[in-house]
Parts: sequence; C-alpha cells; structure tokens
Amino acid sequence: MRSADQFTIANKPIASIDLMEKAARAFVQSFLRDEFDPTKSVAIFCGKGNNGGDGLAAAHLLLANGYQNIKVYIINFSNKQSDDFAINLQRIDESRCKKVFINQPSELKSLKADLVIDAILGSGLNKALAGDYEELVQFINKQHKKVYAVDVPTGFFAEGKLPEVYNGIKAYKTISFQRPKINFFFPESAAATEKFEVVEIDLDEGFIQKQDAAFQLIEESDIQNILRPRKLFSHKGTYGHALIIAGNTNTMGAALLSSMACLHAGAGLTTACIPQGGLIALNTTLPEVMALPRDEYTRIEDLKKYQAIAIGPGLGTDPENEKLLESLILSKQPLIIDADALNILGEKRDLIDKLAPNTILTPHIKEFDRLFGEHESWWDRVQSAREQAKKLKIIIILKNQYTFICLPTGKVLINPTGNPAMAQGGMGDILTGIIAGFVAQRYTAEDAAILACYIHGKAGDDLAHEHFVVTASQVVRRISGEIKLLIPR
Ligand SMILES: NC(=O)C1=CN([C@@H]2O[C@H](COP(=O)(O)OP(=O)(O)OC[C@H]3O[C@@H](n4cnc5c(N)ncnc54)[C@H](O)[C@@H]3O)[C@@H](O)[C@H]2O)[C@@H](O)CC1
Ligand SMILES: Nc1ncnc2c1ncn2[C@@H]1O[C@H](COP(=O)(O)OP(=O)(O)O)[C@@H](O)[C@H]1O
Repeated sequence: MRSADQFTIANKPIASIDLMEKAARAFVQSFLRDEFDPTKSVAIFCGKGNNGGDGLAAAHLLLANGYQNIKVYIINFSNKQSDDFAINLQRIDESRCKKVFINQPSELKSLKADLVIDAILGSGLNKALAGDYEELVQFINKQHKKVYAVDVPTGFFAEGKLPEVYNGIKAYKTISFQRPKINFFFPESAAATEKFEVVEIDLDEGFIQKQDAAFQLIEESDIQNILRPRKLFSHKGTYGHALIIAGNTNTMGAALLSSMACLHAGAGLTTACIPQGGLIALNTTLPEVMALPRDEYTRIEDLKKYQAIAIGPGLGTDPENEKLLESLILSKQPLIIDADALNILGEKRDLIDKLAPNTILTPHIKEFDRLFGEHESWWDRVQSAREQAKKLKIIIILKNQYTFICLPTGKVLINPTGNPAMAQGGMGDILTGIIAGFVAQRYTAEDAAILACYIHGKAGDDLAHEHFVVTASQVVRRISGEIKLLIPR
C-alpha cells in the first residue's frame, strides 16, 4: 500500500499533500457517521510523520464540521518530521485549534477529552514500540477512552508477524485507507482494534491490482462471476453425484448436516456413507439423500460414479476409517478431507504426500497444527498453509472468523463473511457439505472452495441480523436462498 501511495503521487495528477487531505476527509466522514455530537471534546494525538499529518488535517476538518472542543497533542519525541506533516502543522498554527507539544510522556498528567483520535504512528512503524512511545501509549490506554485510530492503531504492524504481547494503542475503531491491512484478519488484531473500516482515498486502483499481491479479499462480484444458473432441460445428472462419508454412533448429526448442506448447495444426487445404525435417522430426516451403509462399502471402482467425495465429519478415527481414507486418497477421486479424516492424516503423515492435486483440506486451527506442526502466530500459520498448498498442489481452507483459502498457485484468498454467532458445533460439517455440493456440480475445486466459504458465511451473517446465535441447521436452510440472491439474473 505504501508503494501504491508513491505510485499514485507520481502518476496521478495529485500532490502528496492533497492525497493526505483526501485521506483525512475520508477518515472524518467515517468518524462523523459514528460520532455526530459536536459538543464532545476530542483529543487528537499526532506523530510527526504522515500519519500525524492526517491527524492534523482531520483536526481542521472536524473544526469545519462544528466540533468546538478539539485539542491537538503533537508528539515531539523526535526531530524528524515529514514535509506534509509540516504543511499541516502550519495550517493548524493559523487556525483556532488548541495545540500542545509533548516532549516527554510524563508531561501528560490527565486526559479529559470524551474521544481520542490516534494519529501517532501509522503504517510507517518499523519496530515494536519502546521507550517514550510505549509509555505514551500505555498512558492513553489507561484512560479507557473511545479511541479512533487513523489507518492503523499506533504500535500495530500492518503486515508481518505480530509481537506476542501487543503493547500498542487499543482502539475502538480503526479507519484504514483504501485496502484493509492483512494483519486485521488475524485473531491477534482483536487486542489492537475492536473493529475496522476501510475508506477509499482514490489510490491508483490499476496499480494496486497489478501488484502480485499474495492476499486477496473475496468480493461479492467474484461470487457472481463464478456462480452459474441452473440450465434449461437440465436434470439431476447434470448437477453431479456427491458422496459424503461421515457419522458414527454418537456423531450421526455431523453426517446429516453435511449431507443436507450438500443437497441445499445444489448437488444433483447425494449419497451418505454412514454406519448401519444411522439409517433410520437418515431416512427420517433426509429422504432425498441415499444411503450407503459403511460396512457395505468396499470397492474403490464403485467410487468412479461420484463427482465429489467428502470424508470426515463425525467419522471417528477407527482403523477401518484409516484404511478407507487411504484407499480414497490412492483412488485420486476429487476429495474433500475434513475433521476426523484430517486427524487420521495427522497421524499417517506419509499420506499427505500422496494427496491428488486439487484435493481440498478444511482444517480449523487445531486440525491444521496437528497436520503441519504447532505455530506461534497466525501470520506463521497462514504462511505455512500457503507453502503447503503450493508444495502439495492442494487447496487448504484454514478456517477462522476470516477463513484463508490457500491455493496451489501460492495465492491466499480471504473470506470476509461469517461472524461469531456462527461459533457452534456442526458449522464446519456443513461447510464441507457445501463444498462437496459445488464440486459435484463440476465447479473447479478452487471455485467450489470460494463459493462455499462465502455463501456459508453470508448465510450466517444474514441470520445473525435477527439471532444472537445461529445454528448449523439454520445456516443449511438459508444456503439455497443465498445462492438465489447472489446468482446473476
Ligand atoms: N501519501 C501517502 O504516503 C499517504 C500516507 N498516509 C498516511 O501516512 C501514514 C504513513 O506515514 P509515514 O510513512 O510517514 O509513517 P508514520 O507516520 O507511521 O511514522 C513515521 C515515523 O515514525 C518512525 N517510527 C517508526 N516506527 C517507530 C517506532 N517503533 N518507534 C518510534 N518511531 C518510529 C519512523 O522512523 C518515521 O520517522 C499512513 O499510515 C497514513 O496514515 C495517508 O495520508 C494517505 C496518503
Ligand atoms: N467467529 C466466527 N466468525 C466467522 N465464522 C466462524 C466463526 N466461528 C466459526 N466460524 C465458522 O464455522 C466453521 C467452524 O468449523 P469447525 O470448527 O470445523 O466446526 P465443526 O467441527 O463443529 O463442524 C468454520 O467454517 C468457521 O469459519
């Protein structure tokens, strides 16, 4: 993003000071949507780089928007200052805005303001906070004010491994420019900001898109470009046959949820490979789904009729399941491996190297670490998922609030849908079923992964508008409706 700033300044008819003004304007617009009471007092902390410059420009704009009680704290811990900071400082000097220079953190005794804007350090942060900056930030955090951060909270790295213990600003909201910073998508960011919003500042989009960015956020338009309508004169055979190998004595629910999700995602036929004991449950709850009792299942040649095979939800890790997984892997059929099948793979690591290209693995954090070793941070975990997907030519769907879809090309797609109301058992089982449903319909493994993650989360988001918690069964029933809403007319 820093290179996009520089490219835009060099190639668009816009001076860097005007870009700063644009950024400040976008920040203030977003701030005013949340904070529309101009009688509130605001303390704006400005460093002497461009982040601080944004803060000064924002002070100006807030005054122009009727805020009377604004105080700017200029953090004067270093002699260096950016040119655009200096220009905005002069503008502040000429205005009626109160300002004070802070040469040492101890000069700050109290903070009376209702709201705080943090513009101390932005994306220019090059090492963890220490010394005066750390002391200043601790002081601000201890005031327990509502803090709005400009671009990134001071002390938060926009990318790269985050320090184990975060010592930067704890913001209520971060208003970030043009593109979200990759580290916002990792759980560690919860210590730095409760939420973030991305605002446009007109950086050169063409340039940004040409960058070979490893990470890409999935957008609704991507889904619309991938989804295909049901064809005239089509029949069940057009949409493929999926096999869901799942369930055990105490975990038949996982098999039912997965199979149901596969059905609702549009597979032409769905067969559930379950234990004998689950037949009544299946036949009573999912009459559309066919059954293949697990002990009858032996011949690998019979698998050829399935366009997608998912294995794992509620499966158990018995030795016969190990053999089943191994034979499936060797059959090179289109495979989605989840839950207990991933745990088996974690124990029988030699099988990992035998996975066919485009096999889909759907681990949550624990399953992932069982497969590929413990990781200290999410940055490390995602890097290693990326490397493994590339090396093995498979797709790894690393599940979390933001799910990372790691492709064989080395690219990582970030799924933005989903929310904490979905944090309940069974939610992963239905994701697996949805993926199988799309693979059966002959979407590529990559497209099926993208569609499934996005639609799964979107269904959960829509339900969460009205529900405190969203169950997997509720999400399943919304899948087909979500597809209908997303599909181009
Ligand atoms: N044209 C542009 O480049 C634009 C930049 N914008 C703003 O500019 C910010 C980036 O500005 P800068 O590159 O000037 O960087 P910052 O303002 O984030 O920081 C600059 C200074 O902080 C020092 N520093 C870094 N880490 C430190 C640490 N741990 N302790 C103490 N000092 C430290 C650096 O040596 C540098 O002197 C963005 O976050 C954004 O707010 C926006 O105005 C949009 C346009
Ligand atoms: N806080 C959350 N925000 C968004 N999605 C979530 C959240 N918590 C869980 N999910 C989604 O729910 C699913 C949980 O998968 P998993 O842990 O395998 O569940 P289970 O094994 O119980 O079926 C994943 O797709 C994950 O992305």
